[in-house]
Amino acid sequence: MSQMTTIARLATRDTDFDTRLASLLAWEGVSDHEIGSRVAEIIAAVRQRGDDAVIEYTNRFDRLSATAMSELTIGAERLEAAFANVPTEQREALQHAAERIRLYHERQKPESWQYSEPDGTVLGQKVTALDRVGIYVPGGKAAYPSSVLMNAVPAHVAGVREIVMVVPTPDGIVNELVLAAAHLAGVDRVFALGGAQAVAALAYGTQSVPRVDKIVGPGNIYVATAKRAVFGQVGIDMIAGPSEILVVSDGGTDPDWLAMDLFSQAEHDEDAQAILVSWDAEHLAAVEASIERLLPTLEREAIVRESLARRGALILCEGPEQAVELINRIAPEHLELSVEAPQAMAEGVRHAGAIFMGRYTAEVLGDYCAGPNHVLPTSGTARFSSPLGVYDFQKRSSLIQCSPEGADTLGRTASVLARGESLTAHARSAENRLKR
Ligand SMILES: NC(=O)c1ccc[n+]([C@@H]2O[C@H](COP(=O)([O-])OP(=O)(O)OC[C@H]3O[C@@H](n4cnc5c(N)ncnc54)[C@H](O)[C@@H]3O)[C@@H](O)[C@H]2O)c1
Ligand SMILES: N[C@H](CO)Cc1c[nH]c[nH+]1
Ligand SMILES: [Zn+2]
Repeated sequence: MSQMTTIARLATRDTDFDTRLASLLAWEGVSDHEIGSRVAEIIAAVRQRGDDAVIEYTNRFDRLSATAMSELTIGAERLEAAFANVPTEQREALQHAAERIRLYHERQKPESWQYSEPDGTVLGQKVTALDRVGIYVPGGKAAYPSSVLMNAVPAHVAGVREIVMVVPTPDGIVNELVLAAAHLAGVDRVFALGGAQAVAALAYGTQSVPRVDKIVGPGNIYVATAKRAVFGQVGIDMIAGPSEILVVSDGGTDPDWLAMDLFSQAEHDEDAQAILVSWDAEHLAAVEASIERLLPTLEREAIVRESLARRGALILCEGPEQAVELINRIAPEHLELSVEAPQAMAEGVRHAGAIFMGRYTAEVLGDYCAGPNHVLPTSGTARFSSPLGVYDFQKRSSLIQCSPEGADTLGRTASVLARGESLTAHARSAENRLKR
C-alpha cells in the first residue's frame, strides 16, 4: 500500500520539471488574502485601541490571560537574573556566539566620508545610527535565543540608541535563554508579545510600547505580512519568512549528514523548505534512504515530515553547471555547497542569502555562531535583499557645502535646469548667489 511521499523526486530532464519546481517554490508568505485581511484588522485595532487591543490579541493567539501590559513587560532585573541563572555551559555558549557575531559585524561598519573639490566645495556622506529599533524574536513553534543575538548585536555595533525587543510567550512559557541573550546583547526593553499585534505596537506605539523607527527580524506569515503592511510608517529590514536550505552535493558527502542538514531547516516550520540537488542518481537514492531511516529518530518528526512532503525535493540534474543555474533560479536563503571545489562553484552563484562551502560547513553553524547573520532573505528575495547587517541599523545623509566659487559654477547649471522645469523660484534662489 503506497504511503504519502516523504519527499518529491524531480529530474531536470522531466518534461514537467519547470512546472513542478515552480509550484514547490510558489509559497508567497505575504500574499495570502485571508491572512492579509486578518493582519490588517489586527493593525487597525492596535492603532485605535493601543494596549487594550494588544492584550486581547495576545491572550487569544498566545493563550494567555493577561489583564494589563505590566504582565507582558519583562524588566531589566528579570533579564539579568536569567543570565545569571542559566547553566554555565549555556551562558558560555551564548557569550562565544555573541563575541563571534560582534567581531564579524564590526567589519561591516560603514564610515562617513567627504571630499573637497578644487574650488573649495565639500561633498560627503554622513552615517547616523537609528534612534530606536524594534527587534522581532520569533517564539511560536520554537524559541530563538540565537535570533536575539543576531538582531541585537549588529544594532549595538551600529550605535542604535535604544533596542526594544518583542517575543511571544505562548501559553505563558518564557524561555530563559532568550532573556539571558537579551541581557547579554544589551536589549533595553522587552515585551512578551508576538505576531501582527507586536509588529503593529512597535510601528504605531501604544500607551506602553514605544514607537520605533525600524522593525527587524524574522517571523511567521503573520509577522511577515504585518511587517510589509507597516512599511512606510516604519522601516523594515526585509521579508525573512520560513527557513530554507538548498544543498548541492557532488556525491562525496555522507548521505546521513546531508539528510540531517535538510532536516535542520525543515524542523523550523511546516512551511520551511529543504531541497537537495545532485547529478549523481545513486547518491540521491542513498540520501533518500537516509531520510527514511533517520526521520523516526527526530523529536520534531511531524513538522519535518510535513515540510518535506509539502515543499521538499530531491532533484537530479545534468551536472555542476546546471546545478548553478538552479541555485540562481531558486535564490535560496541558505545554500550548502557540499562539493569538492566549493569556491569555484560559488563564483557562479549570484543569488543566495548565505553560502556554506565544503563538506564540513553545516548550515547550522551559521544559525548559531559562525559570525555572519542568520536573519536572511527567504522565498527568492535573495535576488534583491541581503543578510541583516550593521547597515540595516544606520542611514545616510548627504553633505554639501559650497564655496563662493562653487555656488557660482553650480548655480549657473542649476538655474538653466530650473528654468527648463519652469520652476523660477528655484532658478532665482541659485542666481542670487552667482558672482556678478
Ligand atoms: N529567515 C530567518 O532568518 C529566520 C530565523 C529564525 C526563524 N525563522 C522562521 O521564523 C518563523 C517563526 O515562526 P513561529 O510561528 O515559530 O513564531 P512567530 O513568533 O513568528 O509567530 C508566533 C505568533 O504568530 C501569531 N499567530 C499564530 N497563529 C495565529 C493566527 N491564527 N492568527 C493570528 N496570529 C497568529 C501569534 O501572535 C504568535 O505570537 C519560522 O517560520 C522560522 O522558520 C526565520
Ligand atoms: N535557520 C534559521 C534562519 O532561517 C535560524 C535559526 C535559529 N535557530 C536555529 N536556526
Ligand atoms: Zn535554523
